[in-house]
Amino acid sequence: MSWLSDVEDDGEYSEYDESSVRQRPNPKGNKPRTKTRPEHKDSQTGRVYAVDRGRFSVLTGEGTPEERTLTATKARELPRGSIVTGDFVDLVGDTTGDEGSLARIVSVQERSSLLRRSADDTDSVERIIVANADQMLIVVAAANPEPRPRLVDRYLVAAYDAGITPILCLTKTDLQDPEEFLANFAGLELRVVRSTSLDFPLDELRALLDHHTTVAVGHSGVGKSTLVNALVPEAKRATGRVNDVTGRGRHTSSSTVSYRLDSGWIVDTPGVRSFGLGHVDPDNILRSFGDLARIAEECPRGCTHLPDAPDCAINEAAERGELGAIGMLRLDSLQRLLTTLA
Ligand SMILES: Nc1nc2c(ncn2[C@@H]2O[C@H](COP(=O)(O)OP(=O)(O)OP(=O)(O)O)[C@@H](O)[C@H]2O)c(=O)[nH]1
Ligand SMILES: [Zn+2]
Repeated sequence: MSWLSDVEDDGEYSEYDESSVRQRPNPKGNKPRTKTRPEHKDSQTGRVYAVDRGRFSVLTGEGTPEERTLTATKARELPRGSIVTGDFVDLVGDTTGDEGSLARIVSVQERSSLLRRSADDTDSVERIIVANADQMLIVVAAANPEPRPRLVDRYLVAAYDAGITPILCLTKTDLQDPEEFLANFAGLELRVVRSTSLDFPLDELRALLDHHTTVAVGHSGVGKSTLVNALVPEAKRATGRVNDVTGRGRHTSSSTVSYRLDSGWIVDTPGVRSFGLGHVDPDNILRSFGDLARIAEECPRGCTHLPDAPDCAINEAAERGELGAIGMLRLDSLQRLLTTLA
């Protein structure tokens, strides 16, 4: 079975549930909670940059003289799994960040985006990979391992569904010219970066990542860690293993972590091996193809926009030759992505 169907549970939470998180007694915390409870006074805001077995690493006072990192637990009233890497949270308790101190996350702020996956395509239960990312760096090797367009399609679908701008990064271009592979994506408004570890395009990448929160995704062995290390040397991610040595159920060393760039953040997702799309709404894919979405307004209700869809306005425009060469490539990409979901 390919890694794509490798169903993996979220080890982050499964082995560390509420019962094992001992909360300190809180005399003020016994009031019944309502949905519109007042905001905690004196709470601090922070960014969750790593999650490990019920412990959250949080950066607070970002960019100010008070900037510091904290370790925090989740307040009991927040549901399990409700805080993910990239979240902005409100903290109370010991927010000094001193050795051994523990703060408590009492609420999660509204998210600007959510990158999700389901365990497989038939599973509508979603798991959140990262919150508040606005870009996705899709890392694919030009060779070793061989690039697979269908896999990139899956990442694109997830990005478009989440409203995150995809960027395609082709690594190992010293081994193979990627142009033939890239022809698969010719119709997309997709920024492409070509990279080799012999000569990293660091300036180009930094310019693209500046002022953004970018989630990096890619199949094991494509050189994603090598790339993240080059961008963030202190990341010190383990490199050199093409095979996954982390056994099922042991994901603590492979959790999603955000790294700070000069300006902006890159989120590495080593634990994400499967990318089920069971939760994705096809309308979100169409929305990412603005030109075709406008034509689709004339489609019959419930139109699939696939080649066999009766009276599909996009297909009819294509038949009348109104889409042009690029439009035809885009229609082909759209239909391929929609087929991924069908
Ligand atoms: N020839 C060549 N090899 C590369 C390049 N980038 C990375 N590699 C090699 O590819 C192998 C895998 O690189 P990693 O950075 O560990 O790949 P990864 O995607 O992080 O894989 P995991 O650690 O399994 O998640 C290593 O042996 C790297 O030295 C490149 O641009 N060219
Ligand atoms: Zn249609």
